[in-house]
Amino acid sequence: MTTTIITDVLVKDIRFPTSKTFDGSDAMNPDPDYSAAYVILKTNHPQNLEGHGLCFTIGRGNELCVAAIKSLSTLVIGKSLESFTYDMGAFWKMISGDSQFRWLGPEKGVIHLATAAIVNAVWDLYAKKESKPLWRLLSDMTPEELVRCIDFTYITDVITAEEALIHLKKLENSKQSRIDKLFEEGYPAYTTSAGWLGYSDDKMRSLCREAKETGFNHLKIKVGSDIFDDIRRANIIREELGPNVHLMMDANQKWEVDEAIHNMKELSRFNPYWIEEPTSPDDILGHAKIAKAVYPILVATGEHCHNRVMFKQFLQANSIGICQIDSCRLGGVNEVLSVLLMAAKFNIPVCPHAGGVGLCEHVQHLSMIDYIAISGTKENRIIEYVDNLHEHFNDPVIIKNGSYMPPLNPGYSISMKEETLKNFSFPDGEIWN
Ligand SMILES: C[C@H](O)[C@@H](O)CC(=O)C(=O)O
Ligand SMILES: [Mg+2]
Repeated sequence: MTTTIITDVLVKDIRFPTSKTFDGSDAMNPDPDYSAAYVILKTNHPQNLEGHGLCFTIGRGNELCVAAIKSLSTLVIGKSLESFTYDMGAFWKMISGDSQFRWLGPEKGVIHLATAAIVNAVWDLYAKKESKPLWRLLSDMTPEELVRCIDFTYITDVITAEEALIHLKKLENSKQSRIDKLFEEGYPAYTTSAGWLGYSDDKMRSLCREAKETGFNHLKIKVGSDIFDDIRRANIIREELGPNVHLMMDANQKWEVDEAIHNMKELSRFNPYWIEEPTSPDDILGHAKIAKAVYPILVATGEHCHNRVMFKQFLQANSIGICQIDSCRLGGVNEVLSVLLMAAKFNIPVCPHAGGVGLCEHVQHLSMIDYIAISGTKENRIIEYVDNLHEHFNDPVIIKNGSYMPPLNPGYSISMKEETLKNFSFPDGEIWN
């Protein structure tokens, strides 16, 4: 067997001027430029295999992630892929637990975003080396192998490696039937594309119609600007969608705890399925108070939940009815697996966050492995879909009838096209001049 040495790490600052069209806008983030700190692991592999990964930001500050990735890359350059894949849990601990870098987090902020980019790039390389899409690489693992990918540090009071193994073994023999179902039906999605806050009423109406016509049964809108405007916009959306389409609302952290409760009482007439990020993403007990007060509307959060320990507490405190893992905010695939396991234990559906560039491409793999091997169900689970920037990827997501279809190409579907990496490079790319 040849040894694949990581010979170099290239890091790029890629930005898309999405603020010009208000794509991705919400009450807290009115002018996002969807951006990626983008990593390429170069190798000595005879077929020039590369591992690609990224972390997502919304523009200014992307250069901080680039710098952090460059610093962390010293931990992988000159090492072999096989020395990592031999024990992926140990690899994750090495990257996230470096005795000096760790001070910058630990496991949060810019350093953890950089961890995600590098960890995901290693998984991409691993899957490409095995000629499998990532979800398939993971679903072909035995329960023992999957458990070995996870760092259980700080979560053993909720789940241990032994308990995880017992759980995964129960689902092992039926994995193939769920893989067959994925190929038949795909994995259901919801769209956020109609509901960005900066869109005009006319644009919102026509995108709602389009979403319905293309098979989406669930749609998310942004709230949190001004309650009267939220009510006005929700009215328009319900007019277009009718009563049967599921409607989700996202406040992007705009409200105080009591304000969230008050506003959701007002908005409950539109029958929302969930309220997302009603308040500060760090306020675990605040979320619990809101969840209790607004039930049966569910509280969802996770796109700013930076590590497994935070998720553990959200679950322990009954703070969330929906767990929204983020592929590039948690420290990559390994940490995501630990959260999927905890969510399965608490019987809380995982509906990943994907509003960003490349996040849809990532999370489809994660929901699929959740279904195949971890929760074993698609019930009440939907993956976010945003109709932005997919044309920049070599292996973009495929949506049919409102569902994600399983990706077939080797890797983590995250490689951007060469010309995109050139033209959208910040600040020198053609687009920025
Ligand atoms: C700034 C991002 O577009 C954010 O609004 C995404 C988000 O909250 C979501 O997709 O959910
Ligand atoms: Mg959100």
